[in-house]
Amino acid sequence: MDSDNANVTSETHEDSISPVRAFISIALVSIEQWWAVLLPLLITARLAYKRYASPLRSYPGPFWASCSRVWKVKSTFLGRTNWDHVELHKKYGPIVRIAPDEVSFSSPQVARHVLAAGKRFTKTDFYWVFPPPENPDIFTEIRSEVNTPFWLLILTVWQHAMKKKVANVPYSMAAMRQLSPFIDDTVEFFMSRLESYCPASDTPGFKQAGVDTKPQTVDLGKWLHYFAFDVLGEVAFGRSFGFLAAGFDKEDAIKTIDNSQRYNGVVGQIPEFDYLLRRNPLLKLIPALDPSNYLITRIAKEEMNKRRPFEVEREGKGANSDGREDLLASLIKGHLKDRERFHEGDVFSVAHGAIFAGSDSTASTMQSLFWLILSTPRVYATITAETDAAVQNGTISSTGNIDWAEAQSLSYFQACLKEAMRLRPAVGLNMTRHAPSEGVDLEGHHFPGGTRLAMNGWVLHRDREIFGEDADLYRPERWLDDEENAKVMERYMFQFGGGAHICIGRNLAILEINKVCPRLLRDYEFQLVDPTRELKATATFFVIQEGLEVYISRKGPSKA
Ligand code: HEM
Repeated sequence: MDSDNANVTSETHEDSISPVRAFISIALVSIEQWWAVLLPLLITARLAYKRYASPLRSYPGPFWASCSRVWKVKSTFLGRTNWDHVELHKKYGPIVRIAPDEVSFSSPQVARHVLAAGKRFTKTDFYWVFPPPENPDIFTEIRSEVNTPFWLLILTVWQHAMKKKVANVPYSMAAMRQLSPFIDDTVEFFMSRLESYCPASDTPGFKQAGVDTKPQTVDLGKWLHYFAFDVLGEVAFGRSFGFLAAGFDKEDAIKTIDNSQRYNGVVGQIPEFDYLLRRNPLLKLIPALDPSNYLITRIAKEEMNKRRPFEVEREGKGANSDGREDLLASLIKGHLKDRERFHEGDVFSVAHGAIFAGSDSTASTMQSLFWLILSTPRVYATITAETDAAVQNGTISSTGNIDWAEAQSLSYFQACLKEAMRLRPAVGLNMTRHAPSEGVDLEGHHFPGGTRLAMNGWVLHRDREIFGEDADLYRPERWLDDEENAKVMERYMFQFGGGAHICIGRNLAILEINKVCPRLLRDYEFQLVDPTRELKATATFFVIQEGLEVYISRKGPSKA
C-alpha cells in the first residue's frame, strides 16, 4: 500500500510542468513556427530603435547610416570613405549622421576644437583594432573610453603622454636633421635606380632622344613607395629594407601592410569583430597568418635581438653601430632611463609602429604631389622654371643632394606641397573622437557625452570659407597670394591631425619629401603616360594610390 502511494506521488510530480518550463517550451515552439516573421520584426525593431531613440535622430544622413554601421563598413570596404564624405557633406550640409551614434563635421573650426589637446575628447575604439593588441603604441593607445572612471582616464592620458615623451626626442627636427646623411644616401641610391629608365641617348629630353629609344614606362608611385620604406628602415633600425635595391615589393611586404591597413579600416568600424578575426587565438595557429613572420616585423625583431642585452654603455646602438642614433637606439635609451614607465614592449611597438604609420603616408603624399603637378601643365611649367632658375642663380646646388634650407627657398615648390596635402591628404578615413562625458556644444548644437565626432581631412580641406571658392581646385598660388591668408589656411590644415595626437613623424616626413622631390624635379623631366587617367586612390586608413606611371628623361642644361 505504501509503495503504491509513493509511485502515484512521484508520477504526479513528474507530470506537473513548472510555469517557466511551460513558457520556454511554448516560446521555442512559437519561434520554430514563426521565426521567419519574428526575425525580420526583431531586426526592424532594433534598426528603428537605433534610428529614432538616439539623440542624433534629427541630423540628416543616409538612411542605413542612421540605424546601423553597415553604411560605414561598406564605404570603407570599397575604399571610398574620402570621396563618400566629400559627397555626403555636399548633399546633407555641415553635420551629417554617419552611424547611429556618430556625426561627421565639415567645419575646420570644429575640427580644431575637437582635436585640441587637453579638451578631453578621446580616441574611439576604432584605433584599438590597429596592431599590436598586446602592447598598444602611441597611435593605438586609447584606453580612455568615455565611461572609463576618471582615474583610469587620467592614467591612460598619462600612458600615452609618457610614450610620446620618450618618442618625441628622436622625432624632433634636430634629431631628424642629424639623420640627414642617411636619408641623403637613400636619395642618391634612388636616383641611380631611376637612371636605368632614362632614354639611352646622350641628349637629354624626350623630343631629342634618339628615334630608336622609345621611353620606358616607369611606375614612379611604386618607386616613391620603396623610397619611403627604405628611409624608414634607415631611420628606425639603421638599415634599409632593400626595396630600392630589389626594385620590387620583397616578400609582398608592402602589400601585406596595405592589406592589414585595409583590415584595420573596415574592422575598425565594428571593432567587436576583431575578436573573431585577428584576436582569435585559433587563427594564430595558422603560420601564414602569424604577423611575426612578416618581413618588416622580422627585421624589427632581429634588430631588437642584436642589441641585447640593453646596456647603458652601448646606449641601445647596434653591434655594428656606425655611431648614429637611430629611432630604436633612442627608444632603448628612453627605456634604460625609466624601465617601469617605458618598458621593453613599448620600445618594440613604437619602433615597429613607425613603419606602419610612416611609410604609406609619406609615399601617398609624394604620389599626390607628383600626380597633381604633372597633371596640371601650368603648375609643372612654373615649378620647373623655379627649380631651373634656383640652379642658375646658385640658390640650390646644381648636382648632388639638396639640403633642407635650399628646399625652403623654393617657395613655389613649398606651395605645391601644401596644396597637395590640402587637396589629397594621406589619411583618407575619419579622425574620430568621443565627446567628453558632460557633452559638448558644437555649431550651436548639443552632443551628449560619448557621441562619436568624426572629421575627414578631405572634407575639412575643401571648406570654401577658409580655402576660397575654388577650394576643389589644385591651385598652389593660393598659398602665395596673401601672406595673412596663408597663415589662416595653415591653422586649418589637418594633414597631420592635431592636438595631443598630432603626427609624431611629421618632421621626418617633411624632411624626406623636401630632400627627394626637389631633387627629382631638378634632375629629371617627367611626362604622365596617360594624362587623362586619374590616380587610383583607395582609402584604407591611409590613401593607397596606384597608377602614377610616367616617362622619365634626364634634364639638359638649365634653360633659365
Ligand atoms: C606625410 C606623411 C604623414 C602623414 C600625412 C601623417 C598623418 C598623420 C595623422 C593625420 C595622424 C593623426 C591620426 C588621428 O588622429 O587619427 C598621425 C598620427 C601619427 N603618425 Fe603620422 N603621418 C605621416 C608620417 C608619419 C611618420 C613618418 C611617422 C613615424 C615614423 C608617423 C607616426 C605617427 C604616429 C606614431 C601617430 C600617432 C600620434 C598620436 O596619436 O599621438 N607618421 N599621422
